[in-house]
Amino acid sequence: MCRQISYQSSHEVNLKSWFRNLLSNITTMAIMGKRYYGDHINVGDLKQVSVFHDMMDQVFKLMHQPKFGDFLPVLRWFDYGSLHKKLSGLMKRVDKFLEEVIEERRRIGSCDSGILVDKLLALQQDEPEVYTDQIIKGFILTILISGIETPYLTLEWSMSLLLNNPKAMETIKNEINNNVGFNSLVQESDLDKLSYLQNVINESLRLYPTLPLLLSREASEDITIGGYLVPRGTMLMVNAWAIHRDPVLWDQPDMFIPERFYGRVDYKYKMLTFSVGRRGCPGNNLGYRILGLALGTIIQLFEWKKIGMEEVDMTAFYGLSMAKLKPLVALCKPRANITHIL
Ligand code: HEM
Repeated sequence: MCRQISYQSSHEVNLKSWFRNLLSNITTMAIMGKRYYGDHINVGDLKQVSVFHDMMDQVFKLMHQPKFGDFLPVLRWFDYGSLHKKLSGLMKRVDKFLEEVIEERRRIGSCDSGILVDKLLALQQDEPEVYTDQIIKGFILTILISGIETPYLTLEWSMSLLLNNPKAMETIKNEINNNVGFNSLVQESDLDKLSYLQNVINESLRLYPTLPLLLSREASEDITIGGYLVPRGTMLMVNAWAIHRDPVLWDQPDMFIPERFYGRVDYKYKMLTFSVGRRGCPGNNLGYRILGLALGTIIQLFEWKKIGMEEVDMTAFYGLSMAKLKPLVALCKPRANITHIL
């Protein structure tokens, strides 16, 4: 993807779709060993690719449709917004797609490929009653949904913050120049040396947690929290967004100040972007690496500017996840002394 834009001079890039396609490719490479966006698509896969694009568009669209029945259960009787009908139609298509993926990996996969579906199929040989096709399909779908959206939305928020704060962008660029140089791309092993980049990522995750209310819970028994009785069966939501902007916990909570994270470890207890506990995000470490490598690479290779004089609009659209209302488009120019390494 970087190679594609490195051939052009200064031009506009829709970073929202760029980040979404990147995260889709990373995730599907890990799960099924193939990409569904960009140049490296086999002609034989074109039909499957178009099904995948259409299916994922629908999955994310329906995920964000308000589910009023969750708050007022009586509405479920009327299938308000025909959500149930749409979801069951979509799930039939998703199921068919995932069955084809599993069959394909059964034909061509191998257990030492490092591909997730191959690993699961190998486990199925040993414990068929545990690793049924149904379980494997559920597993793939969970990773597809969780592994794509939250990181790509975070990348979009981070780049928007950096475009509005060019000094921070410059600091990252200098940090990469000094620690990585001009002869290789940022590698996973470089990330520990790029502390300012990590601070920017943390500050973006604090200001714009992509699941602002995490995933809702239900009290499994009567419990008292902070002096309030929460009866069994109550739906509970944690407002991570409000905790991240609480002036008791953070100085100038609404300001973008990446330096606040220098030498601090206590923020780990105040930030809930990945949630905590048994149902906390299992992709936490991978997420940090993806964010570091993606941001580091595009800042290393290109000069980025916002379009026009106005600040990038940071208005959010609140669904289950928090996306930017207006997709981020920015001006991109390849850096002359570096694109030779692509
Ligand atoms: C910026 C990146 C990411 C953010 C901000 C993020 C955030 C979250 C949050 C808030 C939850 C809900 C946890 C809860 O309510 O307790 C979650 C769940 C989950 N995430 Fe992530 N995530 C990210 C990246 C990833 C990646 C890269 C993967 C895997 C490839 C992943 C896989 C999952 C899975 C499987 C769950 C469901 C866990 C469960 O229900 O037990 N996430 N994530």
